[in-house]
Amino acid sequence: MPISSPRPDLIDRIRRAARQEQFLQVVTAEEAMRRMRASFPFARMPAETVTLAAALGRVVAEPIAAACDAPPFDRSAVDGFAVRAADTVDASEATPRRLVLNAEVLACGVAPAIALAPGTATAIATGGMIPRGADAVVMIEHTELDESDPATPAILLKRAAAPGGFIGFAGSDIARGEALLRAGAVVTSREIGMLAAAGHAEVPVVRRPRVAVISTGDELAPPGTALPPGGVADSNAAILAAAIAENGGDPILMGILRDDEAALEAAVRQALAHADMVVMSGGTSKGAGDVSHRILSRLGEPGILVHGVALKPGKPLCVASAGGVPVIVLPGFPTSAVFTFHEFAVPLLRAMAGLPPRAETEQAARLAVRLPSELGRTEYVMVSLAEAADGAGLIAWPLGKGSGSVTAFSQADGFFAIPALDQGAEAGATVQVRLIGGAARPPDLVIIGSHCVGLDAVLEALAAQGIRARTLAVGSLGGLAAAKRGECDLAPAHLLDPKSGAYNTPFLAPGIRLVPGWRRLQGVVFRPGDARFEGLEGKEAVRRAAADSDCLLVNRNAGSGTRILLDGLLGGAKPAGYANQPKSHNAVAASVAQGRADWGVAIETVARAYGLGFLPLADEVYDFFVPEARIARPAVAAFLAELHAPATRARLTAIGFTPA
Ligand SMILES: Nc1nc2c(c(=O)[nH]1)N[C@H]1C(S)=C(S)[C@@H](COP(=O)(O)OP(=O)(O)OC[C@H]3O[C@@H](n4cnc5c(N)ncnc54)[C@H](O)[C@@H]3O)O[C@H]1N2
Ligand code: MOO
Repeated sequence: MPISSPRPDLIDRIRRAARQEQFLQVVTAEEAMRRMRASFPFARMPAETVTLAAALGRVVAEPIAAACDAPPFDRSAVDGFAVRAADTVDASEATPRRLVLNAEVLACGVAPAIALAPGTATAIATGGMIPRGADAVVMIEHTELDESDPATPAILLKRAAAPGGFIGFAGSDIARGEALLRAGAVVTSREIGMLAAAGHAEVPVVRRPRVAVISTGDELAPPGTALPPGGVADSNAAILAAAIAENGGDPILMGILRDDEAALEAAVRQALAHADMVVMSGGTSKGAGDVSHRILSRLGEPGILVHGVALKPGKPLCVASAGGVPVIVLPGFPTSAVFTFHEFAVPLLRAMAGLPPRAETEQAARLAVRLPSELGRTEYVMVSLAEAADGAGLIAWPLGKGSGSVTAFSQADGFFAIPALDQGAEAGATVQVRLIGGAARPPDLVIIGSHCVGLDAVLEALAAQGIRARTLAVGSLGGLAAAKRGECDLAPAHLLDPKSGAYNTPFLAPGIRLVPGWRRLQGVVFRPGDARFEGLEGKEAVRRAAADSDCLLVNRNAGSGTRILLDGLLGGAKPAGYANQPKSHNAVAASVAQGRADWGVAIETVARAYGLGFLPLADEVYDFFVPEARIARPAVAAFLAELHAPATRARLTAIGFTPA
């Protein structure tokens, strides 16, 4: 439909977008970091004192010496008798030494009153204070009570004691004044124990940098609230707050702000009054970017340091210094936001928190597929790692979800860079993958192909056995190709061969086996009550809808089993909407449910989940291609066992599938 009278705010937005070009002065990531280092001290915050109970995870601000000795006095390490070693020199089984017992028992916490005279011994407990005159302790089991003279109870000692034997001397663990913790140490339960033993009830720690978090965007709603049409859950604030805490900061959630310059400026000023750093997300790019740009130039000198970095994700990053306080505006796209936060904000945050730079681990891997890349921007590609079947190390599978993904950063094992001057990376190229989260290890089971909720039911059972699976939804044909290259353990597929009408078997190749999975019902989905579909038989509905130019289809991507089915039914026709080709059953259902399309083909379970009408078309077979080279792997064997287990079959049946 043509726009007959564009709204003034739309015109304004287009004008602003053009102006925005003047603001975005893209620099390299290195230059951006150099400017940040020149403007911010990258130094730890001042110290504050906290109690031991509040010290966990904090960074020690200054060297801490032991305030007292540990142990605080010479003490016995065993239950027995304090003696003079010289009195025991000749003691043996044959010639035991008789030592007269002193009239006190040195339990823990008892201060000795009687000095130990030659020829005597004092009963002492483990932890008891060594009396004056004693220089060794003998264990009770190496003595015998001698009550031959009831007036003077004594012990018979059958072996010699070495001077210092079984005595823990004062300060032997920590001596008063000895360095206990150095500045920069992170306080764990172990440090807390030492501090308590060495006489400290409190500890000077680096004050946590307070980081205000602001999300901007008219479309945003707090997580968990019902989303209006066009609404998006504010996930950036949640992930950023947690990442701030993980990196030593104290997040202050300022909430969601609408795209309103005055309100946004007021919020940023309020944040600056309390915070040591301000992190915003959204509204940095074309059209809206000049709003934050204008605000940031008014907040104090020197103002904007960087606006635009030659990075993907992360191009519209904006960094300003409001009178020395860092204000970092991250792109709104979730992957871009969290990636730029880790690259640019985290180094500064950790320095302010007194934490060392994050340890970075790299691992070489072979890129599974060819990737084109935009010239002029360093592109960071989020990847999953899998072990190659041929034992040739790791394979990197791009997640392929783009900057708008909320899961790419969370699900990736790491990322690698395609340099700004390269137009892409070739399949098979060796790439250096920087691991996210430090100790990522490849999953036990790599599943690449078509996704199905039934698969989740099997994987849940595997997870209960501690087997971690990674699934990459690339479609049936993509999975089959990966299986042929030996790059996955399982390739779930529902490939219909239009000639024979058979599923999957016609696609078998040497070195690949087919393990039957389950059947699922495919059908036409439509909004309930739509008279164009209600009551029709599936194939008839397809015929009528395809002939109605007002009835908009949402198709599926080429290579998907559903697409092959639909193309077969359409017999070469390309009804209205045919070019709209999302990649999942869910996207088809969402499109119909939200009225962007009127019909599509999806599986019954998904139709039900979206409250849609459903007209059965075909029983679709969902099986697993398994490379023979991988079939003996324990995780694959466990998967196959679980697949056929009665409990799994019952679960699959309950959610609407028919196990093979
Ligand atoms: N014509 C052009 N358009 C875009 C360009 C460009 O150069 N020319 N750059 C693209 C790039 S690169 C990025 S990155 C994004 C960044 O856009 P903004 O920073 O202005 O972000 P928004 O438009 O506000 O939002 C983008 C996207 O992210 C969602 N979003 C925003 N905030 C949140 C949040 N707190 N939690 C979850 N999701 C959020 C928002 O709903 C949008 O979907 O611009 C490209 N466009
Ligand atoms: O540079 Mo933007 O951050 O990718 O999509």
